[in-house]
Amino acid sequence: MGLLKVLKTQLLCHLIICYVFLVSGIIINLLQLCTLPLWPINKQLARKINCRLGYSIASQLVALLEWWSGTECTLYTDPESFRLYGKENAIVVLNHNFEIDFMTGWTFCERFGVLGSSKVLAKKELSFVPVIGWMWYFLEIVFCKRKWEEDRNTVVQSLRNLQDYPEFFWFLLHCEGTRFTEKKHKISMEVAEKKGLPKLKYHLLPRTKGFCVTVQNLRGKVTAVYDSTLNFRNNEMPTLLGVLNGKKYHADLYVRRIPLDSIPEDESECAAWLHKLYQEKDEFQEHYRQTGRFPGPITNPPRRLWALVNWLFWVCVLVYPICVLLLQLLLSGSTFTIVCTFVFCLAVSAGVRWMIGQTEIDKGSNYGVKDVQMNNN
Ligand SMILES: CC/C=C\C/C=C\C/C=C\C/C=C\C/C=C\C/C=C\CCC(=O)SCCNC(=O)CCNC(=O)[C@H](O)C(C)(C)COP(=O)(O)OP(=O)(O)OC[C@H]1O[C@@H](n2cnc3c(N)ncnc32)[C@H](O)[C@@H]1OP(=O)(O)O
Ligand SMILES: CCCCCCCC/C=C\CCCCCCCC(=O)OC[C@@H](O)COP(=O)(O)O
Repeated sequence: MGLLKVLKTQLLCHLIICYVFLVSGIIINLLQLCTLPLWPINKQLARKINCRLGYSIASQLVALLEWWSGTECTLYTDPESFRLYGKENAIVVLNHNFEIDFMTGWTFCERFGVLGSSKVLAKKELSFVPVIGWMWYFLEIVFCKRKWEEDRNTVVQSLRNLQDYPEFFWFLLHCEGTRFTEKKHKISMEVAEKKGLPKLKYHLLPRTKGFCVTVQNLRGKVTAVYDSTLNFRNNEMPTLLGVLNGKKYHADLYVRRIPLDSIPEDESECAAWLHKLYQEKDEFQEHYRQTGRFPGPITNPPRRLWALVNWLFWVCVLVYPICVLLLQLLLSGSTFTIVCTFVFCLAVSAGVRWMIGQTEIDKGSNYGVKDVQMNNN
């Protein structure tokens, strides 16, 4: 057991995992590209194929979390709602505090069978991230520049396109718009004060436009909002590098199913509804801080084997050829070729490190800091 723990911290293992992710990801991106001619002929088939291809990429990160790091995911929700998860379209409203909340979200998607079709309102910058950003293009992910005047039309159009989506999907909204930092929290609470809204302790003030427009445009297609509040045990702040090193975390997710019909249609009422929801979420976080758990019964959805099987498949397909290639290179005796290969590997490692950097809060955007300063000027 101890040996396995040490093995998981070894650079060579990380290089192999990243190599498999990158190469399989690029192969899948190319396969997704091949589905382009199918879109005008049979759009629904093209979408279904892309869901399966997307699954093959996203589930590798799920496998890393579930099987490599052994992270546990506990769900607090009522059994009646539980029965509907994965069997309807839903809008998921989730707090945005953690570097791996996207992986945790994906893990719950996997457990309820909606991983390939899961959607998010994501910042535009993520569409340029190799593998994941490119995959998202084919999964009809909705991107925003976080500048409402520029986003309005594209976001509405992308949401409308989902009206005839052929698979059940969860549409994720981080209404805070950016990850929690002390600085962003302080500024957003100044905004709350100016607007006469109650202060939040654990959340940034939610941005309401994206939520209202999503509810408006997915009405009739989506049946519920899943109000989801995530936390990690022992005040842990998990990181992707921690997961890669095999560190085990314990995620707790509290989900309340709210029928979409109960959400006001009028925009200002809808915005007020969301502000109230975040005040409730804040209370749930306070409850967690005080008691170490969320309210409600625990129902643990089991991890499924598919993510692991998919990962092992790619490991088997890709590790042998790279070993043969490296051996042939070493045996070739050409210093130039060996140096070039070494430099190439270094460049690729730097690229993967940059991708991991996209998940790091320290390297996050100035959104929620800059705009207020500009508004104040
Ligand atoms: C059973 C299991 C259940 C659940 C399982 C959990 C999850 C699984 C589900 C799905 C998984 C799917 C995918 C997961 C994979 C990957 C996800 C990864 C990450 C991507 C996430 C992101 O990229 S987050 C960033 C992008 N997204 C968003 O920003 C969304 C939220 N934002 C909005 O909705 C915005 O409204 C907007 C982006 C549409 C537009 O933003 P903009 O800033 O231009 O305009 P706004 O009008 O909203 O803002 C101006 C108003 O805000 C006030 N203001 C100013 N400064 C601040 C401040 N600092 N804080 C708060 N408010 C501020 C300002 O005064 C304006 O007020 P008005 O009154 O005039 O509106
Ligand atoms: C199988 C294991 C492979 C290991 C190698 C992994 C390489 C990295 C993979 C993917 C990196 C890109 C993931 C993108 C998802 C990040 C989501 C996110 O949290 O974005 C932040 C955004 O909401 C708000 O940004 P800011 O807080 O405003 O800034």
